[in-house]
Amino acid sequence: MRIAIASDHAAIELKAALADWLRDMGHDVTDLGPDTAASVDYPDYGYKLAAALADGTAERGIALCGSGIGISIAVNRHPKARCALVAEPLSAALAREHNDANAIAMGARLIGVEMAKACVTAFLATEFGGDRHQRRVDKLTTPAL
Ligand SMILES: O=C(CO)[C@H](O)[C@H](O)[C@H](O)COP(=O)(O)O
Repeated sequence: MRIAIASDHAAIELKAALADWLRDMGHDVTDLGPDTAASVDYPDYGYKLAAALADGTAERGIALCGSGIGISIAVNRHPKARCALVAEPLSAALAREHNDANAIAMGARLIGVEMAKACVTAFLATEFGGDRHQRRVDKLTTPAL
């Protein structure tokens, strides 16, 4: 699967670990940065991830920052992004099954590598359920706000 991954400085180690692990499993991983631990701003990388999802570079996205909160907000600013902040695998699976999420966000200062891998595994393995969930997702893509 084509997977894009992006973070801020707080999550570069988790980003590298997940990118290596996903590549070892045969996925086509695009690392959108950053490449160093120098302090950066999570919106810049969240927007890159959303753009990669929107233009088809990636089928799925993984967004990481210290808490996962800031970068999830950034990714979700794009109308074609549905990014779920998760900290355990059931939420990652439900984000796919019910919400057709195309990205998950996680907090590198809150969860460990093995929990993050479990979340990614659930996220990648779960199909969208459609049916009543499609109606609700449609309302997200054409919001009545
Ligand atoms: O966006 C966040 C909080 O909602 C992330 O945790 C960031 O990684 C964090 O704010 C970065 O903080 P720092 O003190 O600049 O390392």
